[in-house]
Amino acid sequence: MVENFATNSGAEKNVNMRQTRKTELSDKNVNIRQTTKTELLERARRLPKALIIGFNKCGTAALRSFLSIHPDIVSPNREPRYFSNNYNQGLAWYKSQMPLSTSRQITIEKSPNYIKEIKYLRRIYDMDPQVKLLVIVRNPVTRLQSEYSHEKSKYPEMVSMSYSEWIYINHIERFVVYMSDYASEIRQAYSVFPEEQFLIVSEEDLERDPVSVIRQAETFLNLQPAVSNDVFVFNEKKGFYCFNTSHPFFLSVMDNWEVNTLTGCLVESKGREHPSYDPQLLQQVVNISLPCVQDLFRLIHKKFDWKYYNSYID
Ligand SMILES: Nc1ncnc2c1ncn2[C@@H]1O[C@H](COP(=O)(O)OS(=O)(=O)O)[C@@H](OP(=O)(O)O)[C@H]1O
Repeated sequence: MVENFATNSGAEKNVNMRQTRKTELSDKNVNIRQTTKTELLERARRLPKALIIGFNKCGTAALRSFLSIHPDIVSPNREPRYFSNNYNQGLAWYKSQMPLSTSRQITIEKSPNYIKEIKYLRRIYDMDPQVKLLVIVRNPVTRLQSEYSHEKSKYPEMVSMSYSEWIYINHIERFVVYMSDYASEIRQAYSVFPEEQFLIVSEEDLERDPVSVIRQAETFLNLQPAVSNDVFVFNEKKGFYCFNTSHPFFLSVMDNWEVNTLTGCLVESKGREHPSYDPQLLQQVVNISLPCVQDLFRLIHKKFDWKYYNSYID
C-alpha cells in the first residue's frame, strides 16, 4: 500500500520547511531568479510536468534524488504509482501526493513501472500529452546482478541459491532478454508520446558523473543549470557519488527518506554487493543480450559506454 505521506501532518511540516528552505537556498546560493512574495503565496500541490518512468534497478532513485536538489524541482518522496497501481484513487488523490511548489517549479515523480504497460502510458497521456518522460537504462550484465542481490535480500528462500542457479531457474534465454530488452518498452512508449518528449540516460553515467546527467536533464526540462560538482562527493566504499552533506543544498534533501542524512548516500538498499559471474555465464549473458543492446542504441540514436558490449558495437 502506498503511504499517504503528503497529508501526514509531520511530513507536511517537513515539506513546508523544505520548500521554504529551498526558496531561501535558491535565493542565496543559486541566484537563478529571485523568488517573489507572490510565488511564495501561490504555492500549491501541482501535477507532475515530468515523470521518471523506468527502468527499475537502473538508478531511478538516485536520478530522482539528485534532480530534486535543483531549486526549481520538487518531487514526492515515495513512488505514487498512480498510473499503474492507484489509478482508481483519482487525479485529486494523485495531486495530493505531490509536495507544494511555486508555479516556476517543476514537479517530478518517479514510478519505474509506468513504462511496463501501454495502458499506463495512455493514462499518462490523458493527464498531460506534453508531459516530459525520463528513462534510465543500465548495462544488462549489471542490471541482472542488481536484481539478484535485490531478490536475495527480499526472499529468504533464495539465501543458498547461487547466482548462476538463479539465472538458470528463471530460464536464462527468456530471463536475460526480459531484463535487457529496453528497446521494446521504449518503442511502445514512442507509440504514445513523440520521441522529443523523452530523455534517455544511463545508470553508468549517473554513477561516473552525476552532474553530466543532471545537466542533460536541466536542458531537457528547460531549467537553468544549478547543480554543480561540489553538491556531490565520491564515496569510495559505495563506488558512486553521494550528496556532500556540508553543501547548503543538502538541507533540501534532508527529509528524503531515501537519503542517509549522516553519509549523504542513498539508503542501504542501493549499492548492494553484487555476485560475481563465472566467465562462461558472463559470455552467455552478453551473447543473449547483445541484440537487445544493439536494438536499443539504434532506436534511441545514441550509445552508452557499456563494458562487455563495446567491442560488438560499431
Ligand atoms: N549515486 C548513486 N546512489 C545510489 N544508487 C545509485 C547511484 N548511482 C547508481 N545507483 C544505482 O541505482 C541502483 C538502484 O536502482 P533503482 O533505484 O532504480 O532501484 S529500484 O528499482 O527503485 O529498486 C543501485 O543498484 P545496486 O548497486 O545493484 O544496488 C545503485 O547501484
